[in-house]
Amino acid sequence: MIEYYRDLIDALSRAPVAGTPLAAWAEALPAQIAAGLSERRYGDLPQWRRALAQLPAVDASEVDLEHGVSIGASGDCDAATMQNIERQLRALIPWRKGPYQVHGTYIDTEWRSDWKWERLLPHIAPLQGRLVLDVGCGNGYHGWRMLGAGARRVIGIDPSPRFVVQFHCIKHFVGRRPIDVLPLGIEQLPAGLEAFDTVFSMGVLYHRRSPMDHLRELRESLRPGGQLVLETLVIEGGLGTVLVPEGRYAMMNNVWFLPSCETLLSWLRKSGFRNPRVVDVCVTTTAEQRATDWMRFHSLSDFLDPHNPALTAEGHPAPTRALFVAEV
Ligand SMILES: Nc1ncnc2c1ncn2[C@@H]1O[C@H](C[S@+](CC[C@H]([NH3+])C(=O)[O-])CC(=O)[O-])[C@@H](O)[C@H]1O
Repeated sequence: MIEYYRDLIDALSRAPVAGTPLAAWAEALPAQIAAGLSERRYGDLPQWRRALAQLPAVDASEVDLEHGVSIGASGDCDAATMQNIERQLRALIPWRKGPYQVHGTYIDTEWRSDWKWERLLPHIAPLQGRLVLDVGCGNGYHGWRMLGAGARRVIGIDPSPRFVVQFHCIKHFVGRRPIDVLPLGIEQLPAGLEAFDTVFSMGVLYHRRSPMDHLRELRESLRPGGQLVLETLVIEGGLGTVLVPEGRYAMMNNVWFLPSCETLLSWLRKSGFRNPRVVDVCVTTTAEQRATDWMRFHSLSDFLDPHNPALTAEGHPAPTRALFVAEV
């Protein structure tokens, strides 16, 4: 699928970045993309790629990335084309991040990712003209909103090939724009890029076994003066409070560190970030994360204690997410 990334690789290799770590990364990218989308590693990938290849071409139409991610409108293509669009998009179920509107098909995703976007937008440096990295971007929903907010270029990274193909399905309809989702984990990002004006890490830190290394990797990817936007699960408590669930947390078995806000602020300072601050704290509701027709597995309501929704099924505090902003 390297052909999907030609624009990005060209942009990263060209002046004024020639000779920088960003340009060196462009050379490594084809091999990284091939490994991240290897059909030998991911058995379902051929089926997802077939769905992508079978998406019909629809004449360019209105695209709104500012108020949501909405492409065209219901009735702007014939009924058979609309049915085909829905059929191919459904081949990529589960859709977790969204929602999307694509020529009359409403992808009602597990998450109302637009709510998180609305919570954070008033608190971050305006994205106009900025080069942005979104770590753990899922299918790229927030990346589209970053572009809609004026970002010069958005690079998302996520190791899940299903989400990467979902992104390409949306891009198929939006058309050529300076946004990409690469099939990579943060650990594959070259050290010391110092390239991005804004770096987002949302919903990733608690999945990392070493949160301090994650913060270092994020800091090293930012240019001096750049801004970090970090969102993660937190617990109540003061400096030093942190929960490391021994077993699962809300049915997830890859959850490591859930700090209090004070604790994470001190980790950010220790990692070299300037002026870290908490801009939002929000208990996740079953209106924001729920099973839908496009994500039919269990969701938040199944992960909570049925007798006390303030607790997870394991008896931990129920998911509360905090948003942090800091500069380097
Ligand atoms: N090593 C890794 N490197 C990068 N990404 C990873 C890694 N491991 C897992 N992921 C990816 O991180 C994402 C976490 S979801 C947040 C999505 C979006 N940011 C959101 O804020 O809605 C969690 C949530 O739902 O909160 C998934 O897409 C993983 O594939």
